[in-house]
Amino acid sequence: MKAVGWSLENSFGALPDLLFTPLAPTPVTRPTLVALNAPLAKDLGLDFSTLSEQEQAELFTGNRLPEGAQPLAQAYAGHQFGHFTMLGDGRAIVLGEQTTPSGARVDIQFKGSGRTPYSRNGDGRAALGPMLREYIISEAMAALGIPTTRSLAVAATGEWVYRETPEPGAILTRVAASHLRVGTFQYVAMRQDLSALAKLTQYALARHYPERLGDANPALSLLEAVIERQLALIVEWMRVGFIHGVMNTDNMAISGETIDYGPCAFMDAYHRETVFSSIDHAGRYAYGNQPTIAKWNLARLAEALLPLMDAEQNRAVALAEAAISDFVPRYNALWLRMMGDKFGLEGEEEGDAALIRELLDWMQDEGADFTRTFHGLRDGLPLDGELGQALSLTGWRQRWLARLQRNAGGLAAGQAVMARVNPVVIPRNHRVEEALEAASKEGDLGPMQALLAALAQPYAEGPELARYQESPKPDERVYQTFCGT
Ligand SMILES: Nc1ncnc2c1ncn2[C@@H]1O[C@H](COP(=O)(O)OP(=O)(O)OP(=O)(O)O)[C@@H](O)[C@H]1O
Ligand SMILES: [Mg+2]
Repeated sequence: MKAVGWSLENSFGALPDLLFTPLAPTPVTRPTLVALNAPLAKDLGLDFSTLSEQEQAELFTGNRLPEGAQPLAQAYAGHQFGHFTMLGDGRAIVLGEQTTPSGARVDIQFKGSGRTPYSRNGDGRAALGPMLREYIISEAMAALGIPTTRSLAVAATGEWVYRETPEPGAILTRVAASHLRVGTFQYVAMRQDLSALAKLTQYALARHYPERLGDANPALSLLEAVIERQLALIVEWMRVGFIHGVMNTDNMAISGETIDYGPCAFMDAYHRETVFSSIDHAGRYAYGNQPTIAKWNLARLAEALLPLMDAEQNRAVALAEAAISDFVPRYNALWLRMMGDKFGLEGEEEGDAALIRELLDWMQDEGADFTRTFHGLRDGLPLDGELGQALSLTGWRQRWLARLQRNAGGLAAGQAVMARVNPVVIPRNHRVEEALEAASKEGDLGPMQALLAALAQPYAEGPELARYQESPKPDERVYQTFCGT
C-alpha cells in the first residue's frame, strides 16, 4: 500500500500470552468508506489522500492491513451490571500502536471486525448505526475537551448483521491511548498469574503514568493514578450532562479516557436519575449515580491489584482502602469547583454549594434543559429575560448576581469562565438519531456532516447552530438508547 505514514508497533504483543490472541480481522465482502476523520488523521501523522477510495475502504475494513500491523484480540474480564464475567475483544482487533508526530503512542483498533476466541455467542460484527453513533459522540466529547477515545473512520462491510432487524454492517476504526481496562487487571487477577499481573502493572505505568515508574509500590501507585484520572473524568461528564450508560468495569479505561459509546446519551432536561440505556432497568448507571459507580469500579481495580500491593493481605487491604477512602470528598470538592465555574463564581464562598444546589433542584423540579439553562445564564446576564424572571421569583437571581459582583473580576470574569465551560451545542439524542437514520437507512450523510460540523466547536455561538441547541419537541424526544450489539 502507498505510504500513508504508518509507524505501527505492538508493544502489547510482548506482554504474557494469556492477555491476547494473535488474530487478523475477518475479511468483508464489499467494503465502502462511510466517514473519514481528516483532522484526526493529520494529528496521527497519517495521510490517506494517496489512496483511492476503494483502497481506503479496503484498509478500514481490514481487507488490506496497514504495514507493520500485528493484529490481536485482547483478553479482559468485567463486572457487567455487577456480575463478573470473563470477556475479551469479541468483535474488536487491535492492529498496533501508532506513534504520532507529537510523540504519543496510540492504539489503532477495529470494532466490528469479526469473531474472535472471546466472541461467546456474538457474531463479531457491528451495525452501521451504532458505529456512526460512537463516531459522532466520541468526536463531540473530544471537541468538548473531555478525555476520550477517538474515531478515525467508519467503513461499511457490505454485509448484513442481524439484530432486531437486518442492518448494514460496519467497522469503526478507533484510536485510544490504550485499550487497557479495569477488566484487563481483573482478568489477570482471576487467572492468578502474579507475574503477568506485575508485568501488566509496569506496562500500564510506562504507557500512561511514566512519572510513577520508579515508585516503591507500583500497584498502589497505579491505583492512585487511575483514581485521580477517573475523578477528573467523571466530573467532566457531569459538567456536560453526559451519561455513559454502561459503566461496567470492562468499559472503564486505565488511561482515564471515556471508552465504549454504547447506549450513552447527553441529558436534555436536568434530572439526576436520568437513564437512557434500554438495558439499565434499575438505573444503576443513571446520571447522578456515575460517581458512586466509578468508586465501585475502582474498588474492583484495587481488589485485582491487592496481591501486588503487599504479600500480607491485611496490609494490602489497608493500603487500597486508604487510597480509595477519600474518593467521595475528593469528588465533591472537584464537583463544586466545576459547578462554580459553570455558574461563573470566582474563588469559593461559604454559600456557593447551597446556591448551586438550589438552582439544580429548581431545574430538576421544572424539567429545565441542562445545557440551555447554563447557556442562558452565560449569555443572558444580567438575566432580565424569561429565565431571569422565573429565577427572580425565588430570589435566586438576585443572590447569584450579588455573588458574581463579589468576584475579583466582577460579572465579566464570571461570564468569561462560563463561556469556557458551558457548551452551546451538545450531541442531542434527537439530532443524533435523525442523522443516523438518514445515514444508515437512506445513505444520506448530509445531516451527519452538518451535525459533526456544529459539534466541532461546541462553545461557539452562531445563528446556524439554533437547530442543534433546541431541546427536543415532545414528538422528537428519545427516551431510550440501544447498544445495538
Ligand atoms: N456482536 C458481538 N459479537 C461478539 N462479541 C460481542 C459483540 N458485541 C459485544 N461483544 C462483546 O461483549 C462484551 C461487552 O460488550 P460491550 O458492548 O461492552 O463492548 P463493545 O461495545 O463491543 O466494545 P468496547 O468496550 O471495546 O467499546 C465485549 O467483550 C464485547 O467484545
Ligand atoms: Mg465494552
